[in-house]
Amino acid sequence: MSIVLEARQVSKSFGGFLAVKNVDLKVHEGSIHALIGPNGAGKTTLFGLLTRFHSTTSGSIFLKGEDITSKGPADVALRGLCRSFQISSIFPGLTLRENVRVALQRRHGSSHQFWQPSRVLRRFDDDADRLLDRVGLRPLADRLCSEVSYGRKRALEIATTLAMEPKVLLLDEPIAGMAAGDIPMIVELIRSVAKDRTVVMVEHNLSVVESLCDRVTVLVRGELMAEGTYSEIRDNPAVRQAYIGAGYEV
Ligand SMILES: Nc1ncnc2c1ncn2[C@@H]1O[C@H](COP(=O)(O)OP(=O)(O)OP(=O)(O)O)[C@@H](O)[C@H]1O
Repeated sequence: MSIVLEARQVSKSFGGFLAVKNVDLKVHEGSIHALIGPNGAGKTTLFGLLTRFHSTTSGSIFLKGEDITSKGPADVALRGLCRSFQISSIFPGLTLRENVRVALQRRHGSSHQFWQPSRVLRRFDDDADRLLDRVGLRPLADRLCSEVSYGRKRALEIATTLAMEPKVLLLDEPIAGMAAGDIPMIVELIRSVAKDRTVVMVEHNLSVVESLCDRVTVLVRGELMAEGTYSEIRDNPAVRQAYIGAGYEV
């Protein structure tokens, strides 16, 4: 299996504090790869480095073999590496369809053209409906985003990210804060969108990681502690100790 995304010895320092230290990461094409670790381990920072929202202090990032270390987030998104935009970038006063339409306009470089006649904007509606269908939200297309459940907002967030046509999709804690009843819906959605792309996810819920992920990378205090299948990771004494030491049940 080929490597689609790779970090080589990446580090990130915030004002002298090393949040990520010399981390190596290889993500196989077509896999679902989890980044796990106790709070403050550097998972979100590593995500920011991979997607170029953070500059690296040292080390290199490669996407499909191309060095993207000096590229910006918009550039790598156009190359197919996209992170979910989080609910904060969803517009509560717009309908679900309009939210996806804005994301499609962003993809096509016309999101700032608010002055366009609505009939021109509507050309995106068919694509928006297809994406809503993909995440099970098509029946709610005309509902205001503010009116739907948190779980559905997270599904919408995935739809708006799919609008960027990612080949590698990075999801930051996709089930965080979600009601238990909504979790199976998002788990199935991630499994489904991963059929034709690579997914990298930061996730605290280890049973979700176990059921979804082919590979797991464990970060502890900014450093790579272990990498392997979920069962290899689960049985690794150093990983268990790091989690127990941080107050987790394993
Ligand atoms: N912009 C920043 N400025 C200063 N320190 C930061 C910044 N971002 C993160 N850190 C620090 O870097 C360390 C790693 O943070 P990060 O958010 O990457 O961890 P995490 O593994 O994602 O944690 P969590 O699971 O709690 O979200 C933490 O000690 C955090 O306080």
